[in-house]
Amino acid sequence: MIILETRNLKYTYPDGTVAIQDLNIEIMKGKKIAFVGQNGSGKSTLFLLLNGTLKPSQGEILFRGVPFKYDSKSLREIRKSIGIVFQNSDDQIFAPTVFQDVAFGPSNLGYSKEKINTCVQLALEQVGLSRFKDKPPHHLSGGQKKRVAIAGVMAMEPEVIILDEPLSNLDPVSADEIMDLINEFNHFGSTIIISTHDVDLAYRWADYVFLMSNSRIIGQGTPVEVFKDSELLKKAGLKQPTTLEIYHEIERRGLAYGRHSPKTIPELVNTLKPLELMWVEVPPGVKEGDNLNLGVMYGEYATQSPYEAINATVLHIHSDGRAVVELKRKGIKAGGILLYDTENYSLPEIKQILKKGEITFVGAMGKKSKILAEQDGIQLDVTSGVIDKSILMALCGKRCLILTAGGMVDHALKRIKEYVEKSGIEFTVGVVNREEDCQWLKESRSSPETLKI
Ligand SMILES: Nc1ncnc2c1ncn2[C@@H]1O[C@H](COP(=O)(O)OP(=O)(O)OP(=O)(O)O)[C@@H](O)[C@H]1O
Repeated sequence: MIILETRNLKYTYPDGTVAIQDLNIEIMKGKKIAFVGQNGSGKSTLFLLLNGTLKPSQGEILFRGVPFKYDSKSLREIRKSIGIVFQNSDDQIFAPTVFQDVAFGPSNLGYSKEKINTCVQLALEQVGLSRFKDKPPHHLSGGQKKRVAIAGVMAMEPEVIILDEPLSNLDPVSADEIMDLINEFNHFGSTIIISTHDVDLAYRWADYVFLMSNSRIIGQGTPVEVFKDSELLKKAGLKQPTTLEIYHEIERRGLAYGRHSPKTIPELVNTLKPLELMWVEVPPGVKEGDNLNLGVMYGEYATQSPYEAINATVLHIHSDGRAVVELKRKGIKAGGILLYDTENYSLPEIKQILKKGEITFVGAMGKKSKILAEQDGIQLDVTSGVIDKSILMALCGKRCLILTAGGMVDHALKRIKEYVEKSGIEFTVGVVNREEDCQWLKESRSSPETLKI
């Protein structure tokens, strides 16, 4: 239901300043409405028009569908139904005591003494000022004066409460208290209209926002609709609410999950993708959206399994060439490297090892071993850089067999052992046909993953 409406409203001050023009708005009952605009955009003038303090130069205002009339009886009715709290409480508070000040409105409405007493006491209770009722209002703090002004309006039990810059000059705690109070009135059915240049407040609080600029309404809608339109905000000389600004940056960098317009800090935090992010150097030519392979992680860097293959999607490339990437982890099981001393060569034994050991990668080091393999038809996957390639294959989960002889066996074993110790990545390693090396395996590894041969 529309409770307040203006049609072609215009107001010109006696000095010729046009403060309101072409103003057509509809305000729905029970809603929280914010008029947002720069200094001098016309908010206060509009509010004075909306409670009948000023009379339009042109156009009309309707309350519950009935046009305002400006005789004193009609004006009293309007002010009873539509209360206004001025920006500066000193403009509103003038009686010798808090009680008398709050009683001013109800007395003007011609209420009986008992009714005045009841509604003033109730209003003072609601704003938490009962104990100050006999104090002179000018001895109160700014926040307390604001409460007195609100109580004065409350005491008339208006359907609509208009508050011009309700939080100006208030410290953050007092501001929160005033907003709690306002929200309580709204909860019990009052329509609340505020003016503010605080975009953050309007964005998180209002049900509906009117954007004012140069005496006109230049935009209106839900806070999300109004505040996402940065061009419109620029026109009104305003900036985006901080939470929305941070969110758009998060979204631009590809870090937002789903589509949101967070209004509070917890909502903002919830928009972050549940992802693992990392800054990495990217080679030239890599684009946002590309996939990179970052290798294998283990130890403190592996979060889900002892070894993880890390792929990454590039989300955002910074101007310095570094990029934010989203990690995609894949748990891998390290394989193993078996060495076979070809001094004690036996083809049936090798065939059995290849089969039962589930060997998928075979290499040979040294001329003798290569010749043996060739003669007996053992297919070699690698014949140079055998140790390093085997380590890589073991890291990828493969089981490798290296055929080599004599001192080369010890050399290979030492290299692999060093790698295992330095890297912290444990994979099975040993000489299959030499007893003492298997012994070394048992001693040096806490939980050896032995090949079942
Ligand atoms: N009594 C007056 N006589 C002449 N011009 C006035 C008077 N009061 C306000 N104005 C002018 O009317 C225009 C709108 O002023 P208004 O106070 O309504 O703006 P506002 O949006 O409430 O500003 P603020 O955010 O600073 O309170 C401004 O140009 C202002 O200078």
